[in-house]
Amino acid sequence: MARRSALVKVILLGDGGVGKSSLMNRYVTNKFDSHLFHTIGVEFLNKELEVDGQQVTLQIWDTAGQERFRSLRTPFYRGSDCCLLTFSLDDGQSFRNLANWKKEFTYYADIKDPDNFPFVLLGNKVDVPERQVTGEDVQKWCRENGGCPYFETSAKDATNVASAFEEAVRLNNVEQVDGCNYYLLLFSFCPVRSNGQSISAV
Ligand SMILES: Nc1nc2c(ncn2[C@@H]2O[C@H](COP(=O)(O)OP(=O)(O)OP(=O)(O)O)[C@@H](O)[C@H]2O)c(=O)[nH]1
Ligand SMILES: [Mg+2]
Repeated sequence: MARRSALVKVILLGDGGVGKSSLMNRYVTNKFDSHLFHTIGVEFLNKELEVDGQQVTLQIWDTAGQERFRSLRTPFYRGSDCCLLTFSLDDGQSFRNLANWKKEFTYYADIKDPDNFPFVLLGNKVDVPERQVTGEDVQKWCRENGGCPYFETSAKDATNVASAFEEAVRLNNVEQVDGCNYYLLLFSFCPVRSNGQSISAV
């Protein structure tokens, strides 16, 4: 029988600067900031979806990709229902680092059977013309990693952003994502951004 969860926790992982926060903000608030500051620790936003006549809360956890924040993000991996591994199509190194991100997640989330855990791969910044990662490279990676779904996204122009998050819901056996009412819940492990500004509301 299909497992249904009223709360679906998805976590965004990937190198600093690939666009994780921008993807979350685009999906939940439909806004894009071209001068976003690096995330410190973790933040999450909730979005309520009506799925097949049932309310589902999609809880999106956005983590700091910079290495110096590793110890602040890893405690929040446990309990994730889906992991969105994110790289930037104009940054080949962020693609090559995916294996490390998967390994870090699997270890700290204590995933017993990684081959059957729902990972989704996001190649962000598809709007940028200078591309460093080919479709063949990505398809090979997906084949070698359990055939995980792949989306080329742009937080800037909203390409495929909703589809990617909705796939995370579908992988938890919740189908037919209909209308979306969202509400906002913001949590910050460290309530300051790297420029010293306080985080208030998005
Ligand atoms: N052109 C383009 N720029 C983007 C896109 N997504 C994010 N950016 C920009 O890339 C920069 C980094 O985006 P963030 O969302 O802060 O990246 P991040 O992955 O959250 O980075 P950390 O918080 O350090 O882990 C910002 O200047 C964004 O405006 C996109 O799809 N297209
Ligand atoms: Mg961020």
